[in-house]
Amino acid sequence: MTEPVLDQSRNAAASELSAAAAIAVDRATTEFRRGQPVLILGPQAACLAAAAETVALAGLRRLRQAGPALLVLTGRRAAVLGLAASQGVPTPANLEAPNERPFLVSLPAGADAEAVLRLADPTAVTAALAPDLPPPPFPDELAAASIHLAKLARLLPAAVVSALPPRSAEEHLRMAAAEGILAVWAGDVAAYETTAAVTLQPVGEARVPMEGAEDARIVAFRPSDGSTEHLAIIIGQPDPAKPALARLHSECFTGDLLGSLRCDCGEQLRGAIAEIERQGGGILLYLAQEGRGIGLVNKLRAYRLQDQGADTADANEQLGFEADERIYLAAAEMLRRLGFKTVRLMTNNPDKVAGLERLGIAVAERVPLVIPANRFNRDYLTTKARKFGHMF
Ligand SMILES: Nc1nc2c(ncn2[C@@H]2O[C@H](COP(=O)(O)OP(=O)(O)OP(=O)(O)O)[C@@H](O)[C@H]2O)c(=O)[nH]1
Ligand SMILES: [Zn+2]
Repeated sequence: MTEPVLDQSRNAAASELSAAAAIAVDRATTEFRRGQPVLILGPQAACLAAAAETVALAGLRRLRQAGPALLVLTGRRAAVLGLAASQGVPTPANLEAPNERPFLVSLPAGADAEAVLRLADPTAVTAALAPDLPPPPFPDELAAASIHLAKLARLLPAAVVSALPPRSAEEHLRMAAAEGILAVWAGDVAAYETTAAVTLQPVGEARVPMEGAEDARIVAFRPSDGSTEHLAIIIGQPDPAKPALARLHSECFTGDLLGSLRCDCGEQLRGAIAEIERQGGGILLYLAQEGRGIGLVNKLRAYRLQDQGADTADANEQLGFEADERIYLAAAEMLRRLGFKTVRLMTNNPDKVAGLERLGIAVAERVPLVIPANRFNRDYLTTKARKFGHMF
């Protein structure tokens, strides 16, 4: 049987094209995590932006020097707060409709960092501040980029922004450089995930015999942003010329490592490894997309909302996320690099099948992976079937 060969040929061109832009987005993401303002440039306008979750007094003060501060929420979060109707986006009754459009709220002059966080975070203890003023017009592209940066930073999907007076990009960049403020183009933020996926680099490989699957090796792929590596766990010697048995497993710290009973992840992970071994080999991709792509901290927030009665999809939406934020670009790219163009996909999730196929990996067959429910995850599994279309 042929050993899968790493194909690095696509890599060089993609990374050379986008290195500078990707670095700017990486840095802006880190600034968001630190609560620092960032300059976001669009084709016609520019703004200063900071993450709602981390912005502190100094950051808010700097934003307000430029002009009135606005809070950017996702349409979903605005709908949950009952604010959406005025900007023509869905109200809570029709939250099922995907709604990516950013929603702007004027922040009263006295609103401090606490008030900003309360508007962004449904798990905050105190009631949200009622925003009173209609917001001035603000370019959608800049608002969307600010939300996107917050998501990339794995923070709550909300930002504080302030429009800058019309100037040339060079003048904005000079101002930012003089103050040590990082700058990023809105278009680069939008294109970032695609770039990060095609610039994945295989950075390490080793044989790792596992209990029940002794002929196994791990290949680590690092995204160009230097964030957490995705791992390909290759069991046996799958033949790239035939459809390989493959599992896409999204990281779940609580289930995979701690054995949390709130979900089925830990048992699915071990069950998939056992089944791949039983069928004579295949690939398990361990994808760094914790909490269906919202990150561990936001997943813990979602768990709190679920303890108050929301289901797993509603909880994401109350936080301002889509019910599932995952994209499978990195997964498709890793399969391609390992030489697998067709797979037998082990999943119950129709989105994974469709997602991979859209990205050019053929799914010859869906192989079910069903784990019996326990008393803590029964509702979670029922919701997966009812709202995400899981086939159990
Ligand atoms: N946001 C959020 N994420 C959750 C919750 N419970 C589990 N997860 C995450 O959901 C992901 C589970 O992914 P997968 O094992 O790929 O499961 P799946 O999408 O149901 O698809 P299949 O198992 O392939 O059928 C992991 O990233 C978990 O961390 C939850 O209540 N909220
Ligand atoms: Zn889990």
